[in-house]
Amino acid sequence: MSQKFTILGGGRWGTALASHLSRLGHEVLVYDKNPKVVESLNAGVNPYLESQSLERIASTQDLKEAIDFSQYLVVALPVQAIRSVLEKAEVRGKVIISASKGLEIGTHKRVSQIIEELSQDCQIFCLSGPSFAVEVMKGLPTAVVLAGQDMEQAQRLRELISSPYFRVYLCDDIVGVELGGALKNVIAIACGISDGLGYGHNARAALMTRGLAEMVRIGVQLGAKRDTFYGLSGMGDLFLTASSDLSRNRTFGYLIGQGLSAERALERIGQVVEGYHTVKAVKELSDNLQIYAPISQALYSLLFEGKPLEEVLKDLLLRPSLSPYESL
Ligand SMILES: NC(=O)C1=CN([C@@H]2O[C@H](COP(=O)(O)OP(=O)(O)OC[C@H]3O[C@@H](n4cnc5c(N)ncnc54)[C@H](O)[C@@H]3O)[C@@H](O)[C@H]2O)C=CC1
Ligand SMILES: O=C(CO)COP(=O)(O)O
Repeated sequence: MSQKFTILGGGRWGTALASHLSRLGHEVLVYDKNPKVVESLNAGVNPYLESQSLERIASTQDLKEAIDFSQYLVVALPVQAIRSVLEKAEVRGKVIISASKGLEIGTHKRVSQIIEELSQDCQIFCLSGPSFAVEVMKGLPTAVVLAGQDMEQAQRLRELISSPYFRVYLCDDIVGVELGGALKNVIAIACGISDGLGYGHNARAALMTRGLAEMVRIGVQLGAKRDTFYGLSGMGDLFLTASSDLSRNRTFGYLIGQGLSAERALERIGQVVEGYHTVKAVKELSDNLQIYAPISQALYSLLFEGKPLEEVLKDLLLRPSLSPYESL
């Protein structure tokens, strides 16, 4: 059955999801603050890849119009922008899907927690997993996971948003699914640095594996189920992001490994690099809760404390191993 969907954020992911939902026959309205994005979408031009055809997607800069448009709300904004947008909106009685991946700096909140704080009487779900926007836009096969508490509503949502090329699995562990999507970006940055330095495949595989162990340690301490991290939103998205040139997080790390400063690398990419902010939140969280997170801590000292890369690497590689936690 055709439904109306509002998408907050007309970036690459918001546009890909809007295009996917619109191809499924749903009526979609995209909200973005950038007039050029809004104009392009309304004209049926992909704002990010002009050579790629895109059906006309209704778009607006008017937040109230977007919120009033539908009962289903998809949040596809950069995580650090979500609070300021929702503070301006009156969101009540909606079914909300968070599609953003990261933690809020300062509060360390997951996206569903920010949404919960700033909305009333809403049912909140999280959509995550290995899903580059550009491939979803092309209709290439993709599998994602939809997490939430109300499994009946999740099932209804799955029926609305699935297609043979967009396979949706369900999960009742929203904490784990959100953290999987947020934390894999941090590890992808580390893998990018390793690749940028030319450290080779062995080093990247080691970082991915130890990085997954770090994600599990942090996640379990924060209330997630361990097994969730071995699914699409943990290991699945980590494989994708840490090993592909399409990833902004990996590319950010790669450029740093090649000698660029964090500021120059962010500038060069010119798109949201969620892991950069999430590193900060994870550092604070792991300090507060005394979670053993050597990779995230090393990235923090590199990105935010100005520690030279060689020293960071020496500390990481020479740190004593076989701590009781390392086998996790
Ligand atoms: N691009 C991808 O392949 C995927 C991205 N994601 C997640 O989706 C989220 C968004 O990422 P992208 O769409 O790729 O980012 P993007 O960098 O392509 O676009 C971000 C969009 O948000 C808009 N925006 C920023 N601040 C705003 C504000 N205050 N009010 C209104 N609009 C605002 C910008 O104008 C821009 O159009 C991130 O959390 C990312 O991790 C998740 C899965 C796949
Ligand atoms: O989350 C993503 C794919 O699942 C996108 O990753 P990047 O933000 O690193 O490009």
